[in-house]
Amino acid sequence: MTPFRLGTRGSPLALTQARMVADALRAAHDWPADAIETVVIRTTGDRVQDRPLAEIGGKALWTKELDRALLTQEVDACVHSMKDVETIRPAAIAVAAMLPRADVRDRLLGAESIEAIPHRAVVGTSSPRRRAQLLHLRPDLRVVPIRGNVDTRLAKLAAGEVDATLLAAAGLDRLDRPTVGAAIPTDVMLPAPAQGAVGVEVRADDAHALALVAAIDHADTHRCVAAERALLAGLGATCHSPVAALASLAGETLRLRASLLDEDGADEVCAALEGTGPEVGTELAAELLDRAPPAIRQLFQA
Ligand SMILES: NCc1[nH]cc(CCC(=O)O)c1CC(=O)O
Repeated sequence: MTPFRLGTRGSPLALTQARMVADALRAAHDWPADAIETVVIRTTGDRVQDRPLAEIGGKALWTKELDRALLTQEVDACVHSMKDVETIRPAAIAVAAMLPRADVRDRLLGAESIEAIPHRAVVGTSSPRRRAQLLHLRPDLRVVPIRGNVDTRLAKLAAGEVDATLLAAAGLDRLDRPTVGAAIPTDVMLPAPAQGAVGVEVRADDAHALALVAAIDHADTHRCVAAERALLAGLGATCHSPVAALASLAGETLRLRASLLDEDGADEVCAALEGTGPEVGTELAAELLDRAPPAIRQLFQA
């Protein structure tokens, strides 16, 4: 049997997530170890490490090369952090599965809590959302861009380049650092849409791959992330837009919470809405844009 080829980026986190997907596929189909071949694809985002992502082109940096490998049939499926996948995807590509979502929270490194960060301290983050949320809570802080993988960032913190930084708990946990940093409750800091979710994409016309991968889909995660992504689409959000959102399920009811901020966190609009599917995201986006002051609305393209 020819192996099923799984495309992934080459960062330690990406490789771990690809291994999780490969393990799930092997378990679901009772496949031997060599039934899956992992193909590492280098992306622009991996090459350019010295500038903020938003500046060099945003989310497509992580997906463009993987999309090409998928569409040219170099691989049969691609593994992504759903947080890094653009809102609008090529019609020829479909999300076939999501793994069960990990811890959705951000973790703060360098202080026990956001209140405990020293006055006027320097916090490293290149995320417009984290920057705006931090400044909203602590206008005294100085936020500076920081990039690189988890190890690089921990080294910059240890070297005193920054006093504190924020990282996704999901990434730290998957890289076996479950004790690093303090988790920020979601009612203090709502995470990025799709944070903690790993997705697997296939060619939309490849019914065979679609069926194989759909066998590992975690339906609740998929529903929640689809609603969060519908919100982003409704907002016309880009990688520059400070937006936070989190969906949760209570039985069949899907509850979506979201927040939009301006770049410096001076203004924030929050809202929540319940429903059953991705239309909740579309409706909540309209409500938020309607209520947003001009300083926030101008950051969205809708
Ligand atoms: N933007 C980079 C990125 N993409 C996914 C994760 C972590 C894993 C996840 O959220 O699923 C991270 C690192 C971070 O934000 O700290």
